[in-house]
Amino acid sequence: MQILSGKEVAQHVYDTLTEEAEQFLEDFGYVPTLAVVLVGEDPASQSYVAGKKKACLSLGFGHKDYHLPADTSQEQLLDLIHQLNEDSSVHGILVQMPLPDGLDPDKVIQSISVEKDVDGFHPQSVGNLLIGNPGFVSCTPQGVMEILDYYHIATAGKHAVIVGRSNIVGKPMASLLVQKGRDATVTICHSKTKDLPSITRQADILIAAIGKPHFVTSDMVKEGTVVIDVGINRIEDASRKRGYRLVGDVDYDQVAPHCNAITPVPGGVGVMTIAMLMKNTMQAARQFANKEVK
Ligand SMILES: Nc1nc2c(c(=O)[nH]1)N[C@@H](CN(C=O)c1ccc(C(=O)N[C@@H](CCC(=O)O)C(=O)O)cc1)CN2
Repeated sequence: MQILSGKEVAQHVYDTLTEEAEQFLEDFGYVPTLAVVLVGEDPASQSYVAGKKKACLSLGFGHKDYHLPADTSQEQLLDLIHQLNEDSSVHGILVQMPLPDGLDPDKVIQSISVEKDVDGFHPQSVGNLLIGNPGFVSCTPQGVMEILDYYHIATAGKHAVIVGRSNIVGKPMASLLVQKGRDATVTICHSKTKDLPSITRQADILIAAIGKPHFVTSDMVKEGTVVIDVGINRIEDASRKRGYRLVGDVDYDQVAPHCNAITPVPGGVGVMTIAMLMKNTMQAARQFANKEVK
């Protein structure tokens, strides 16, 4: 059984991006710059936003931080995004999710300029992915593809079963896997799927993205399958300094012995999310620079 280390793949991505960022600065005289907007005080969001800043600094990218109070109005948030859309020194914009109650995530996402939508959440980016046009792809599913590529796990002709139909992971994951060149046969399962284990047991590649700790158990996988665990669940653990530990949607100890390959949690898909965000920011800066040159 092979452990698919997101940490190792992310490091490879960062090494490549470091060189690309140096070259970009030499070519254009400025650095790719990301604006990160956080609304409210959610501790997990604060830690993800801190991770994004750290990644920008380590790559030599520019970084602009906007931390707004939880009672920020929709109008105030949209005003800030509008300013960032107009700011030519900003190449990528992201608003950390989830937003506090009272703010409409769909309206917020739609207000981000498609050229700066490094999260790949904008409906136009999602549409581009669906029809196979170039555009930004949501970071977590893109990270899964990067892991599969790095470990030379072929998808063509394989049955990929995705458990979870979120707009951020499940649906874009299906679009990526079914694309020409990837050529997987894809099944998406969800809370209303009947006899889920009978379907997950057909998977050559099983992707768990439900957000329920230890949901996938050994009776749900066939021998020799590849398991990709997208879940990052905090469960209470008084023995840990921070009072919790992270577990995936897969019961790793039960399932791993039956797999050909599996991603761990932590250190698997999660760490790819920020690496892919940096890759998208590099791409956004490049597109901006190429437009300027024309
Ligand atoms: N605007 C966005 N909001 C959210 C996204 C997103 O892609 N864009 N994804 C998630 C959170 N997320 C990034 O924002 C994220 C999740 C997980 C990790 C990560 O590095 N996980 C590590 C563990 C980190 C820890 O110790 O807590 C791992 O899995 O090993 C980074 C970023 C929701 N919101």
